[in-house]
Amino acid sequence: MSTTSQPPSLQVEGVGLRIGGATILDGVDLDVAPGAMIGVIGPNGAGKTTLFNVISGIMRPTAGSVTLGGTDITSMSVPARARAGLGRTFQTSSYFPRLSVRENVRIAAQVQLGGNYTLLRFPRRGDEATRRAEEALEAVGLSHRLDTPAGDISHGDKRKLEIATLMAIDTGIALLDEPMAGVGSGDVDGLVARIRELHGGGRRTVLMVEHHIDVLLGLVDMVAVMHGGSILAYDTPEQIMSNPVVQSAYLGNAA
Ligand SMILES: Nc1ncnc2c1ncn2[C@@H]1O[C@H](COP(=O)(O)OP(=O)(O)OP(=O)(O)O)[C@@H](O)[C@H]1O
Repeated sequence: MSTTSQPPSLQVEGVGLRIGGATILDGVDLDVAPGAMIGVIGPNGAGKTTLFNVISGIMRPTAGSVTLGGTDITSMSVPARARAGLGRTFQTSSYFPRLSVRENVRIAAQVQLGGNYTLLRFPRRGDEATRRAEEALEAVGLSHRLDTPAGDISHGDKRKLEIATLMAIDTGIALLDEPMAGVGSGDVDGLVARIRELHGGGRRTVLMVEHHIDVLLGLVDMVAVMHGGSILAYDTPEQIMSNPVVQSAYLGNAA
């Protein structure tokens, strides 16, 4: 599967977030090259999901800026960021449980293609949104579940469904928040393959929060380690593994 344009770079510069007197993010800098795959790790409460919320526009930072593909998106709305090619998944699976697997992906594609959330009961075969949905679902190995209600598929398949949704829309940059959370060990290899497929060897820029450190280190180009709302280290997996500060702050007592 391919995107229609080059993947964007992402620059997070001096991002801070204070809520009710508490500092949630503090001076976060992150420079992500176009087409890179980046892992974000850190202990519970380090600020990983909050950083994704700031990048995807769900939360507005109280300091600093976010630049996507050279455009300052700090004040851009969530829908505008989605139209700019920013897609994300959440820690908890998000889908319409009573719609079929195909319909879930098709609706996302349809909305991004300029349509609305109306779902005709018998969609015309071969329309663009359906074509994209079926192609993406084939890429993640869910062709045999097209007509199954999304609420009835396994947890691992729901994660694949989310990845298919990002593939079916023109996502230039994808944020995956714990894509392997709650997934059985038997499903991990399959999900890793799907994430590689989404990344497409650099056709998309991918950022991923993940607590499965061993799996993540084998996937990504660079790792950002967060601690107490700041970036403690940002380096290659090899350097991160041998960084004594990271070891003592996080890896030594990782879950
Ligand atoms: N809206 C909010 N209001 C107040 N505090 C918040 C808010 N959102 C997050 N926090 C706090 O900010 C800190 C960072 O939370 P965040 O969810 O970003 O951490 P995380 O690194 O993603 O953790 P986990 O690995 O457990 O998902 C936590 O202490 C959390 O309680």
